[in-house]
Amino acid sequence: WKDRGAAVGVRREVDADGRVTMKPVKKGVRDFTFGRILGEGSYSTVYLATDRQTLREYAVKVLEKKHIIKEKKIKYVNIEKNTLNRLTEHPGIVRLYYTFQDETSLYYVLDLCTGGELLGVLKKAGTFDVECTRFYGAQILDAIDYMHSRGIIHRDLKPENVLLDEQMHVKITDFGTAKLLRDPRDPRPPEETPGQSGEDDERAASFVGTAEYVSPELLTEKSASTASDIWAFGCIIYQLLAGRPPFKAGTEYLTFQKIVKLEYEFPPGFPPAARDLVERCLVLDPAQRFTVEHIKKHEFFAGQMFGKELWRMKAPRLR
Ligand SMILES: NC(=O)c1nn(CC2CCNCC2)c2c1CCc1cnc(N=C3C=CCC=C3)nc1-2
Repeated sequence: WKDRGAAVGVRREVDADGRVTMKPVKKGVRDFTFGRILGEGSYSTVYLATDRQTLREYAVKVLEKKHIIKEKKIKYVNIEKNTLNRLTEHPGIVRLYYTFQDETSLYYVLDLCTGGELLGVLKKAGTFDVECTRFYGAQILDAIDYMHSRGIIHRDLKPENVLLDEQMHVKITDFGTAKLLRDPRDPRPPEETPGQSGEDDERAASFVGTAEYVSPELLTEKSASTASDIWAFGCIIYQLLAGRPPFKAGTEYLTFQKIVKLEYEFPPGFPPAARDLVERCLVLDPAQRFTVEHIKKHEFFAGQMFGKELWRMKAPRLR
């Protein structure tokens, strides 16, 4: 597990003859003060942490080496790190600054999102109005577009993984279950890109996202594609306006049944343009499902800017 990230500091050293040299140093766990836990995964814990030199706050994700080895999760860890290394310059994706390790753990130093989860904000508001849904939908779509352009499928998009920064702008996180397609920029032939060419069988066979947002093809053919993220996007747009996800039943199995039978309906008063958009994302056949380009041109996003302009917009007040 090669650490990533340039040397992130320098240390002044004086030798016996009084010669001063500035040594590049990598940060380590001692350079941080660890605060509260922000979240816990099956093999990671995410802490609020402060860089003791710069006093800048980060989210530091800590993975315990012996647990990863025991649970045979090394592939997941490398997939996440390779994914984060590819997704470096987009405002809508949590940024990995650098990694380091000590004898017991691996550490990822990531953007801190002080606004918490979009799910929490939605629960407080109950439902979003069209203006808020357009803004947050557009930011999530812009980030999905960038991920897909870099050959990354998230596979577990949901309002809990859509975080908010201090300007209440979107930051998508948790790429531990992402699927890496061949990097379109990587000139090497597929056989020479070890572990990058995509899915190994046991990961593909075993993985399913969170019940309410998982796409039908992932349940029936065990195959994920960029269209799987569009299905989740449709579920999120529905949930922002309705206050609940489209497919929710008493058990995971019953939820899966509703998904594969496309069993959902819209509450009265659901905005017609949003309804049309959701219906074109929640299509059972992934090949017939709307693409990012179709969605950007849809009536619901008429007049909505994407790209750099979108990320300069002030987040709308949540009513
Ligand atoms: N799995 C991760 O990579 C991850 N997990 N969290 C916390 C989770 C809490 C449950 N829902 C999903 C996120 C984070 C990250 C990335 C980096 C990251 C950056 N900032 C925050 N901030 C939070 C602030 C308040 C509540 C939750 C998270 N959280 C994270």
